[in-house]
Amino acid sequence: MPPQTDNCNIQEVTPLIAPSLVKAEFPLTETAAKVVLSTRQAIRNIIHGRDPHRLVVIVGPCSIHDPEAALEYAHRLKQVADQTQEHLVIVMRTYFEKPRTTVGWKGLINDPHLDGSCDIATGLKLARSILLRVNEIGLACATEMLDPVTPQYTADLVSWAAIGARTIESQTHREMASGLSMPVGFKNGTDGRLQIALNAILSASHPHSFLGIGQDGMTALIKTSGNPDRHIVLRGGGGKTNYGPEDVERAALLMEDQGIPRSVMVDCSHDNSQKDYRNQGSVCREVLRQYQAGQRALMGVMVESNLNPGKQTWCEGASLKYGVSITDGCIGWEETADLLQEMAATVAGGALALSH
Ligand SMILES: O=C[C@H](O)[C@H](O)COP(=O)(O)O
Ligand SMILES: C=C(OP(=O)(O)O)C(=O)O
Repeated sequence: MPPQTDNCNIQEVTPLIAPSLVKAEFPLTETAAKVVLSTRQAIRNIIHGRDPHRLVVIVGPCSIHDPEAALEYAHRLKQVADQTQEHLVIVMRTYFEKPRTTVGWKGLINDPHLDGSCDIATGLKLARSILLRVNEIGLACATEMLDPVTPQYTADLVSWAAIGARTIESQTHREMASGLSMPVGFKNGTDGRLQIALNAILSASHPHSFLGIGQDGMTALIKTSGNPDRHIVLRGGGGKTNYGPEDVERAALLMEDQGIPRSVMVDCSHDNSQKDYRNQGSVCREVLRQYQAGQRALMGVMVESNLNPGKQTWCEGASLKYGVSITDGCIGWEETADLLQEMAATVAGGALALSH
């Protein structure tokens, strides 16, 4: 027998429940399917210029760590989404996977008990059950697709997806995006580079063949047809912001070749907020000002928001404050509700100006 040459650094391999079985436990409902399909279509109409009057708003916690707080947030957001639907397509950030700069808690799917036990089987079910409940309220969900296996468990409940700044250059993620069923926003890189996002957007529009898993959990050859519904997300980077008028115009010009008329979303958080959640409101207002001034390449904004403002440090065994982020700092609910109403009023004014 030759000596073992593989799995040298692997402690354990545990088979997981197949996607089809998790779906059988938490099946897609008529209501949820309607929310998903109508929201995806509304976002497509905005991106492709068929709806020139509304903005997409991806808003909600940086990460979900407490299902109860997430559902309370969803109920509150649903009310504002209904009040502002003429002007905004509001989609809740339901982020269950966190890409870390180095190490840290990697999200509710990876570690649902927040204790380092990494019970991913429970995490997948928990994420799906939260997505289902939020959709059942009538509110659409947005998430970052980080692990290429995860969409098989959750994608039928997701209306908008992000490819994040840390994975934008990865072929695996571009292939995955080419097969996703929902519109996808591509972040610029953490160093601020736009070109890698543009390359990703082009790559994801093409068909790809790659390794993945099927609904039965078996490894499979996946062939995709390419995703026509793509846009860029400006999130700043390398310590610099990129939400100013010149930045947005530059991104819009670079996106022209992709044939997508409304192709630019601004992430008001991350480097655009200089990693201080209190700056998100002013970033958002500057983007609204550009929209009001006629910048119609702008299709939406992203805001990190939670029930309560700020963030807290998670460590094993720590007692946590309710409704406060354990990843990036977020604006609190009162500020969020006011900002969303302000956005709706600005967009209403913009639509009026356009029709004269
Ligand atoms: O959006 C969340 C964070 O910015 C991202 O996951 C990176 O976090 P980290 O730099 O704290 O690891
Ligand atoms: C991690 C995120 O963003 P980015 O990829 O831009 O850092 C996020 O939006 O949660």
